[in-house]
Amino acid sequence: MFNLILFGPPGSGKGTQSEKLIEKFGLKHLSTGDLLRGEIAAQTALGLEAKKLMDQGQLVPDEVVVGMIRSALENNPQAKGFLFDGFPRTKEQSVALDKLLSEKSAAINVVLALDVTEDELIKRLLNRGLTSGRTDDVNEEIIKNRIAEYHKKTSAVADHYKQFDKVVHVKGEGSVDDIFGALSGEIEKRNN
Ligand SMILES: Nc1ncnc2c1ncn2[C@@H]1O[C@H](COP(=O)(O)OP(=O)(O)O)[C@@H](O)[C@H]1O
Ligand SMILES: [Mg+2]
Repeated sequence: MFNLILFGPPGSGKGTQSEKLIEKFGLKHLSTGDLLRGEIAAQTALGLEAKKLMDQGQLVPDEVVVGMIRSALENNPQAKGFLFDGFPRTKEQSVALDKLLSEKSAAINVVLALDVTEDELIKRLLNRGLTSGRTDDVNEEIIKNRIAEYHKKTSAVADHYKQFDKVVHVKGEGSVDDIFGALSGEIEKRNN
């Protein structure tokens, strides 16, 4: 199995690049944001709880997202690898993910971190908000909350994987195709 985390702040291009990477490398895309938005659309109890937090730019509790990932791993026993997008978002989620993968005799092979300046993130998210229908994208204050949550809680995920020498930084500004080329090159170095 080859498992990768596509890491970076909100608006760094994880979703955009994930679509291209899963196609090229035959990985299963697991985006906790997409899974949660699916729960909201289906109006489940979990979705209704999650929406309140997401609309404030806050993280959903670790147990909830780890549970969704556990089910997704169980439901895809044949996958040749997973691309995690928007997960893990806390140190605790990282530890839980490593444990779930170790039960499958697997591990995270690489963390690809997209680097984008804060001004560019805000610009992209406000722009995405014009068409995405995402209620967390419309207001600059909520966007700033999300970026602050990222610095406060999610940057610990990179620190966790750095101790295993698994983090590679890639410039997340420039054309979508150039960034895709850089990410693909890093995967090819490790996936053979
Ligand atoms: N290389 C890029 N240059 C400019 N805009 C981009 C680039 N990659 C993605 N975007 C735009 O930025 C926004 C956020 O991208 P997205 O893939 O949804 O990020 P994330 O999943 O990390 O939040 C989207 O509106 C997307 O169209
Ligand atoms: Mg996304």
